[in-house]
Amino acid sequence: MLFLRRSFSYRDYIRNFCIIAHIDHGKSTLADRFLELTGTKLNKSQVLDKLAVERERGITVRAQSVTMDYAYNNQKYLLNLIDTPGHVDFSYEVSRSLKACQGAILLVDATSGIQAQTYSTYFQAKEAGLHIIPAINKIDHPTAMPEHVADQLKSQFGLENPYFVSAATGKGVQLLLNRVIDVVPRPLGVDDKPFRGFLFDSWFDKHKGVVCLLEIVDGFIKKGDILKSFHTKKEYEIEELGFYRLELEYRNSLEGGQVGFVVLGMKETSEALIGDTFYRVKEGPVEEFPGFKQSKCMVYAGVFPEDSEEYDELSLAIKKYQLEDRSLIVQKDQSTALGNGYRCGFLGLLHMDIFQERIEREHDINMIVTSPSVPYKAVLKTGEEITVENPNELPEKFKIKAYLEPMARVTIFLPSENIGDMIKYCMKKRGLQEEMIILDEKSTIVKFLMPLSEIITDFYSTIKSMTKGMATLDYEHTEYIESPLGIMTLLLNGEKVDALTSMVPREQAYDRGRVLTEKLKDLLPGQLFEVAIQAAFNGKVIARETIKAYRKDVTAKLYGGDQTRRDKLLDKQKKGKKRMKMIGNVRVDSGTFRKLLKS
Ligand SMILES: Nc1nc2c(ncn2[C@@H]2O[C@H](COP(=O)(O)OP(=O)(O)OP(=O)(O)O)[C@@H](O)[C@H]2O)c(=O)[nH]1
Repeated sequence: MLFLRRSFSYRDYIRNFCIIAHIDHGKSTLADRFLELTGTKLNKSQVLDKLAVERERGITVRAQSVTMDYAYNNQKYLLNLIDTPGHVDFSYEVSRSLKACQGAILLVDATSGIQAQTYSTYFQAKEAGLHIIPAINKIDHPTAMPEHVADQLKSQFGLENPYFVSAATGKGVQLLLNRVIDVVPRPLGVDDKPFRGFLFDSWFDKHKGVVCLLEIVDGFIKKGDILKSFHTKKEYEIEELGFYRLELEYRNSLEGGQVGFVVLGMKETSEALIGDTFYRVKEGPVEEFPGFKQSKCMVYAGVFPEDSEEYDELSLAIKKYQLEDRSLIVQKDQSTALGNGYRCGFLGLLHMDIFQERIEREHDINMIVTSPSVPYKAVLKTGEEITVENPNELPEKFKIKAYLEPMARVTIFLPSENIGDMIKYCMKKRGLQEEMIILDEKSTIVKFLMPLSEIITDFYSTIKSMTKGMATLDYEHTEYIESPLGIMTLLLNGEKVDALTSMVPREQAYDRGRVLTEKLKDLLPGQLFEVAIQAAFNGKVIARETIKAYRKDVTAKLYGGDQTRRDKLLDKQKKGKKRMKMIGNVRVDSGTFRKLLKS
């Protein structure tokens, strides 16, 4: 048996590749064409985009890789199209997906040319050592400029002879797939070494639990083998394995170079660490695959039910969601203003939006999500460094020596005519310009090092409107640096509104304090007493607004007569009261927070 395995290697006829592209350049459409061409396609459109949220937004969030058969030059090949998530929130997963490939198709839209994400994914793929095949898509489109984009590819990346394709009509797609076989190297690894597998994706299946996608780098595995995770040290028996061809295709074994699914009886996706190394227990540990990291949450927010009576339902919904989402971090939280809830950690803003939309849609619960914040760090006078996930939990000010904040390297593509305004705006957002690349006479790419907290606000929508929708953005997380931050608190008649505490750079404190107090004055419902709204920075009041006392009698209009209407109105008011919270002696309804946090 061993001799047979040595004399013939499956990996000669396997190609593991991915498509990298800027959002909307046609990655899913091209993948669809490949599925069609190889007879893999089911009767669904864009099957690689799975979540409803993804479909609605037209973006790919989760990697979903697929195995296809393809006959070329009288030889049968096994093609593994490794799909990469298209958003920076999942950049670690992208880097692991790339590690499972030897080649990448760099797909660029012929109507818009190289964009921010084209730029960043190209360098990521190059760094991963992949063979890159340039392809220009949408050549059927009336405004396509394929030659111009070809010039860009040559001048920016030194890539020549791109493939001209239309994923929509199928033109050129077969030639492109043939090229993948011709130039993408066979998978690395050694057949007759002990098994070593690379976990690069997983998902949760209602019936099977966690399904892992593994690349069999060395050796082979079969059903019943006992595997061990390098990083969690947990052992599992292989219950089922096989190829993922949009449906599970069961096999008895997976051979070297193949990519397939493995069901290991894991109960929660958090056990399936992306980038983990697996080996067979009886053969003992193998060398781990380098570059393993635990994915880190870069955005934190409080999550509360709008109606405090829905707390139990919210808890259940979050628990259920967590089974499927390995990256979400959840801790119990309590706020005087918003009651019982949770403090959640997300990979980024998109991840947070997906969470919110799914909970609200699938469980019909209205939530209040507090303003997102990044994980700052505080260096204590003792030298200890702590991560600040919730600014309300910081130690007293006198114990803190300095604050650190996470930075991001931002790549912005934009029309050259907007470059002056863009630089001014990025500097206002505390950005440091690092590089400027002139793409052609019309477009430019600029790179800035910028605090992450500045990007997770309205940064993207502002640069979009500044450039009539032309700018595109990509960023990666980088290091922490020391920063002059402080704590901003909001007070209602002297009582702290904990849901609104935030970390703010000193230079922005006055502006933010003023805006917050003014907004809150507009939004607060009528009060029976005079209310002072104050913003304090590091304990010192820096802005103040006052609401005059006002008495509201909802039934005043209904003189005498109509008892039913009167009852109805009082009933409505009673329900409204349930949603009212008291902060000191001030009535605040949850709608106020919702509006304030949204604005
Ligand atoms: N005219 C034309 N339109 C295309 C072509 N390929 C894709 N499109 C359209 O371009 C839009 C984006 O295509 P997708 O395949 O969803 O783009 P994507 O790159 O997968 O986007 P993400 O999932 O966000 O990464 C869709 O409206 C497609 O119908 C093409 O060859 N020609």
